[in-house]
Amino acid sequence: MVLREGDLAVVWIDPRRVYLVKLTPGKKLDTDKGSLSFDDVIGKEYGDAIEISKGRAFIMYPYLDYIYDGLHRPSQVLYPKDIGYMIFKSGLRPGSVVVEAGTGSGFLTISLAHFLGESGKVITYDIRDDMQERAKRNVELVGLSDRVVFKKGDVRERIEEENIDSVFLDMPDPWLVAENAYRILKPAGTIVVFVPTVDQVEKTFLSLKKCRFIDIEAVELLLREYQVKENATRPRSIGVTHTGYVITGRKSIKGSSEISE
Ligand SMILES: C[S@@+](CC[C@H](N)C(=O)[O-])C[C@H]1O[C@@H](n2cnc3c(N)ncnc32)[C@H](O)[C@@H]1O
Repeated sequence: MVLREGDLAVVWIDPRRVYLVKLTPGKKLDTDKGSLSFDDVIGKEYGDAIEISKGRAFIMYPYLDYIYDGLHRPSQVLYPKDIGYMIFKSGLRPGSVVVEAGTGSGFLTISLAHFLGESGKVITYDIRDDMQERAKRNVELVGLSDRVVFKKGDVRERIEEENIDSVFLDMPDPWLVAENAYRILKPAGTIVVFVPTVDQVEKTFLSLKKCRFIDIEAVELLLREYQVKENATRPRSIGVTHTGYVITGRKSIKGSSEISE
C-alpha cells in the first residue's frame, strides 16, 4: 500500500526510538539519530527504510504494539500482556458494545475499539477533562473516533447505558462500581477489572460476589523477557517486574447465583 498524505505510520529506528506519526506534507520528525521529512515518506510503502543522518528509519504499519510504544500517555496505561488476557476473558467480539472507566490516556480504549470492529462501540468514562481531551486526540490520531463515545462522569455514581456486553474498569476503587456494572450488563455479560495492589483485589472480588456476579476469578500474569546472546541467553535482569491483577466475572442469569456458591 502506497502511503499518502494523512496516513498514520510508525517510524521505527530502534526499540527505544519508536514514533507514531501522521504524514503531513512539509512536516518532519526530529530525533537524536537525525531528521525525517514526511515528504520523503509519502509515496513509500510500509516496510520501506529511509536513510537518516545516524541510521535508518523503518516505516512500519501502526500495529497495536507500536501504537503502545509511540502513544503520548500522561497516565499509566495498561500493559499489552494484561490487555490481551482481559479482552480474551471478556468475550469481546466484532459488534460488542462495552463500557470502560477510566479513560486515562486511552490505550485500553484504542485496543478495545480495534478489536470490536466497525460495528462495535466503546463508551468510555473519566472524571477528568484533561485525561479525556488527551485520550480523544490519541483515539483520533489512530483513526478510531467513530467507534468511541467519550463521557465525563463518575462511574461510582452513575452509568447511563444499559444492555452492555462488557464493563472494563481500570481506576482506583472499582469495588464501588460493582452494583452499577451489574445493572448495566446484559445477562451473562462480563466485568473485567485491573488493579495494581492486592488489597484492591480482595475488595473488588468480594464486591463482585456480593453483587451476584458468578464465575469470578483473580489472576496475575507474569511475563519474563529474555536477553538472547550466544552462550548467554537468560531472563533480563531489569524491566517491568510488576503490573497488577485482573479480576473477571459474569453477570448471573436467573437461578445461576446458587450454582456459584
Ligand atoms: C490508570 S488511568 C486508566 C488508564 C487506561 N486504562 C489506559 O490504558 O490508558 C485511571 C483513570 O481513571 C480515572 N478515574 C478515577 N476514578 C474514576 C471514576 N470514579 N470514574 C471515572 N473515571 C475515574 C482517572 O481520572 C484516570 O484517568
